[in-house]
Amino acid sequence: MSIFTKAVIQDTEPVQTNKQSHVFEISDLNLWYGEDQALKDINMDIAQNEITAIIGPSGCGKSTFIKTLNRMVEMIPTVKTSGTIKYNDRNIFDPKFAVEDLRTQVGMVFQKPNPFPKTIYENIAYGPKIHGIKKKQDLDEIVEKSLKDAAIWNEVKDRLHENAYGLSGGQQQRLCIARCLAIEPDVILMDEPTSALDPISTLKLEELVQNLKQKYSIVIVTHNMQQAARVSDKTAFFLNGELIEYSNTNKLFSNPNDKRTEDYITGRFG
Ligand SMILES: Nc1ncnc2c1ncn2[C@@H]1O[C@H](COP(=O)(O)OP(=O)(O)OP(=O)(O)O)[C@@H](O)[C@H]1O
Repeated sequence: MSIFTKAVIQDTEPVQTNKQSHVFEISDLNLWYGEDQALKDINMDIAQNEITAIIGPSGCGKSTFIKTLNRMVEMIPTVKTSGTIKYNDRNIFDPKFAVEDLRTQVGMVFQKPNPFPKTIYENIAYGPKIHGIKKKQDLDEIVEKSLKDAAIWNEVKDRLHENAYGLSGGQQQRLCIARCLAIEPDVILMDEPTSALDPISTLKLEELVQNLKQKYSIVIVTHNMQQAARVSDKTAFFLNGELIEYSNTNKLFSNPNDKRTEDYITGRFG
């Protein structure tokens, strides 16, 4: 049992085995930056314990979309939204849904690794401490478990009290994933998490992402179509703020329904 008090009530076990559970149900979502519309009538569900990839050319709204899922986009004052996003059956735009609770459940990993200028240990323990965990033994356990789950424990276990900036880029990104895991999210949003990494670190991170889906639901924005094809279960193709096509990854890449998807995946634009 979690040592965190879950602020959001989780779905009960699904009764119908062939009905897929969704963490997010997105209906008629529109988003504007001032007068400019960046997301247009998005309707899609995001499945539990799957990896959902968001692809599309630069400026099509991928980052805006995932930052809407944890309401991070609202940090920009000109942003307006309409429509609903249900997270486990609660509308995240409901004023009664505290944004801190949402972000505890829906963690995020960014394009560039962004560890705090602190030790490896402190990077992981920081979130749990803010959530009120004080006992050293509890924190030690969380630090070890999070680093193990993020597949970086063996590389850092003997240097936990060294500065995180001494790690390589790939290690820093896995540390950031461990930091995200330490507050026990339910969903992990990843905004181009490998774009700053070399090919070997990228493969390691992809392997990690695939292992994480046993416990978490993952939404990953990627510019790299091979990466989407390698790691994801479902893929959504965005163009000019619209969701053009959303289906099983194999289907989307082998037999897309829409000509625009086909043109994009075959490199005719973007
Ligand atoms: N802070 C902002 N203020 C105003 N417009 C913005 C802001 N952020 C993004 N936009 C605009 O919203 C649209 C979608 O941008 P977004 O960053 O979501 O696209 P993207 O698909 O993630 O692009 P990239 O692949 O280049 O990162 C673009 O037209 C962009 O210029």
